[in-house]
Amino acid sequence: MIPISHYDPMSRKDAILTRSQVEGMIADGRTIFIVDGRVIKADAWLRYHPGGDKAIMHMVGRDATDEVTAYEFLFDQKNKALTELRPSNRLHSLEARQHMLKFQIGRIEGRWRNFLPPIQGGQFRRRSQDAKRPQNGRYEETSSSSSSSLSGSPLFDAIEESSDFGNRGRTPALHTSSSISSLSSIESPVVEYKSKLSLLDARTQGEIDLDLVKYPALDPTTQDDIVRKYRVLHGKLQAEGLFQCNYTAYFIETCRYIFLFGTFLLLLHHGWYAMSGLFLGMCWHQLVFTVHDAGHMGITHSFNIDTVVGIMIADFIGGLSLGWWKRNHNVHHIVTNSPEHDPDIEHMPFFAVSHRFFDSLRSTYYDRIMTYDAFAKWVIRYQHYLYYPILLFGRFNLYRLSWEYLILGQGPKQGPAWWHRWLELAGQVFFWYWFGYQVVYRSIPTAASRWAFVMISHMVTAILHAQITLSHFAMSTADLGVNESFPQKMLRTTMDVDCPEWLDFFHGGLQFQAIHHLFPRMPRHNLRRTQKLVQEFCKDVEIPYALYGFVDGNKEVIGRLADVGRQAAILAECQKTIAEKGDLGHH
Ligand code: HEM
Repeated sequence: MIPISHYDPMSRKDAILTRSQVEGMIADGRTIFIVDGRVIKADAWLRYHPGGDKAIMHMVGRDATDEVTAYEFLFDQKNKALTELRPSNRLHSLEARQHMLKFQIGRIEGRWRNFLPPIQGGQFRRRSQDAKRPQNGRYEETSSSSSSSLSGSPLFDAIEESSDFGNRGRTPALHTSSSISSLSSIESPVVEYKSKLSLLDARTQGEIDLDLVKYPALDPTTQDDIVRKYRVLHGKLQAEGLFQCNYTAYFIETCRYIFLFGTFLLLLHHGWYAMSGLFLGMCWHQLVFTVHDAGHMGITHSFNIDTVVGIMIADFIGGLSLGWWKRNHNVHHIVTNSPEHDPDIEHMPFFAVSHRFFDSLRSTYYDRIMTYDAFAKWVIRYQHYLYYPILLFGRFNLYRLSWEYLILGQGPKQGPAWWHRWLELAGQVFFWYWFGYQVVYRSIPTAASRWAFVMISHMVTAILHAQITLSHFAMSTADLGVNESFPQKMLRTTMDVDCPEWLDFFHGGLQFQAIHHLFPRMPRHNLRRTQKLVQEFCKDVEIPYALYGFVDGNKEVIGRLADVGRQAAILAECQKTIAEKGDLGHH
């Protein structure tokens, strides 16, 4: 007799879902992504997620395996060889990964072809009636999709596969500026200027074309090979212990922090206010690197311990919000250098790293239009001259963003990160008490020396802002679409800075941004050792590895800003002339 358990239908979580079924659910507003062949529906979890809702929203319809998982090799002691490759708990803790399984609603078969997520403009077809509950481990197809009677069937999926009929959104194609196209109704006197304007559109396509030539092809075989080798590399790094924290290195960092902070206090005590501000600024500059590590859970890899370390430094000592930074930074790591989605390159009206910002793009991170208004039109023309002066005020802007985040409660209010906001608010009170009241108000006697102290301490940290922008501002902002693999995208949009080893402390790990983007949880003191392995990987998969000296990197950034500034000037000139000559034409 067959045991009764053998009659049980396959668990609902193991039901095989087709691509069109997943599409239908996303069209109905569900938050669905794929991890390790499992279909995860995260609707109920979105507002509790410690990584922020936007990080998940950029993964909807996509295979998020490489973004949410890290890999490790098992080491066969007997044969002294690397054996099985399996997911590790480095990126999401074991508990988080187990928690994720609670949201599993099915599985997929074979290779997943990514959709463009709704937040990025992807369009999804609704199914007129959704599939029934699974029977025998497979959802029954009962009705047609609203757009095709074959939808949901294997045949339909096959047609989609060959025709790329799936979800439509903005594909890597010529991007036509609304402001430019609206001018096309104006006639002949302005033909010359219109041809100049069309050059701007050609540049967008030009950047995409250049990337398509410089980087490996986007076909599944090539990209799958890159992903496979990237996972193997990840496993090798794990096996070599490169994800283990180097606590001795942190001890040395701590000595440096104590020296800088102690010198600041000493000079303050002796009335050398300007010099004292300089040392406080240098101390903040250095401390931020440890906040960056902690924010990535790259020190102890414990979510709670690293978060507390980060909040203590960022909020209590620096007056900035770790929560704001994490929310911002997690998105930056997922949609690096995308003008519409990456907050790290969205600095309108002060900087535009692509002429696409002239279109008054909508930021999905800030949920607002980044208006290319009269002020922006003027500033962007001179942005290469204004770059360093504006960076001097960067830290003041960080206060604004931190308070906005904490006061408006933009972080998760429930779930594992519910307490962060309260600890951060306590940190803000503490900071303004010791810095604002005790140091600036009580210890410094005159308004002039207070002003000098505050300005110097804050402006010194401009170096950090230059270091942050350096890795991305000069790199590609082109969107190569959903078929590009995670490692290729990271290496295409990020560059490293070459510096002697003794200067590593000064750059705080930010000089290895490309490596950091590939392995965000890797402790910064191991990045240099990893560089060689990444270079070998790049050579193997034929992805160019961008490496510049600090000065050359700065020149690249200034060159890019000047280039976009020139385009802004051309656009302004054309618009003016078209308006004048167009008017004349009418009269
Ligand atoms: C239902 C699905 C998910 C669950 C249950 C989940 C759960 C968690 C949990 C519990 C943490 C805290 C750290 C830990 O304990 O490991 C976390 C952090 C994080 N998650 Fe997720 N997650 C999910 C999906 C995603 C997705 C799709 C992404 C996008 C790539 C993502 C990105 C992150 C990031 C970047 C962090 C770090 C947060 C920080 O330290 O600020 N997660 N997640």
